[in-house]
Amino acid sequence: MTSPTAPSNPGRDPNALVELQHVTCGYGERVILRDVDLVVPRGSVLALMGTSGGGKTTVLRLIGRQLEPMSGKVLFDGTDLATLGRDGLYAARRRMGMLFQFGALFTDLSVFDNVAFPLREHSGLGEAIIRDLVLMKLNAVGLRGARDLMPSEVSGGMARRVALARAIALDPELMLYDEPFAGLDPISMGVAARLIRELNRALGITSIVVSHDVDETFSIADQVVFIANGGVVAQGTPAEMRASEDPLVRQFVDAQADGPVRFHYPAASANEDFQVGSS
Ligand SMILES: Nc1ncnc2c1ncn2[C@@H]1O[C@H](COP(=O)(O)OP(=O)(O)OP(=O)(O)O)[C@@H](O)[C@H]1O
Repeated sequence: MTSPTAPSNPGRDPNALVELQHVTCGYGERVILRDVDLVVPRGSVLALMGTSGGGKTTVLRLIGRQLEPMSGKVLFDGTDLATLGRDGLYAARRRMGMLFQFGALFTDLSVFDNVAFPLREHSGLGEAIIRDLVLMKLNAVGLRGARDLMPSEVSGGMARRVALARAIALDPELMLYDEPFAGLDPISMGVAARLIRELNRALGITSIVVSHDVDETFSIADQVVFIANGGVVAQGTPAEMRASEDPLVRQFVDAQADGPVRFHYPAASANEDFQVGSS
């Protein structure tokens, strides 16, 4: 069956759950991304990496329509998000789960009640079904046994997994992760990475992961997209990125402090600032 919006979006990729077409966007007058094209295939894990401040989180905001493009289109399942009214947008957002940096839990609610929260707010289901769903989600992240703990009683890694269980409570088709590994120890990082990959497969979802952690992210991504200088500068599988000779990709993959991306924030020349050579 053809989507009713398909005719207005010629050239859309039927295999894409999310697609950016010639998107230019920014904040106020300031353009952050210029004429960006991006395809997120259904069922894949796509990593957004690149320079700090390059616009990775901005891409997530476009997909949730927390930010509108200045020009171009953001398609979700073939529908241009800009064409949706309030109810349509709300329905589209219901199909997306978001796990933002440090995905804060409600500190006065138990682990169980944190995961139950979106179900109680949005699903209209009875408590008996909600209980089963919450336990299933907690089971998926390995924390069924921690249901009665309070957030203050769980470790940082466990808290991140509870937040993940909460993010998948309403069975999203798309998961957006912003720095899911930030602040975790290496073991918890590995656990979180495997969980993202495993949930993607088991739940049949599509995931977009914004991250700086090359090893963890490369271990789970199907495609890596590097964003810098206002656009996509490189794209490919993790293996292709590791083999890339592009200096920008190399700087990032090898974690070099300096390279095409400058260590120093633009400044007057050191000679000028330190008045070297002036009498
Ligand atoms: N609400 C906002 N208003 C104005 N400027 C913003 C806003 N949010 C982000 N920016 C600017 O837009 C640029 C891109 O920000 P964004 O958060 O998308 O970058 P990022 O690639 O996710 O960076 P990081 O890896 O450091 O989190 C940055 O220069 C940032 O200062």
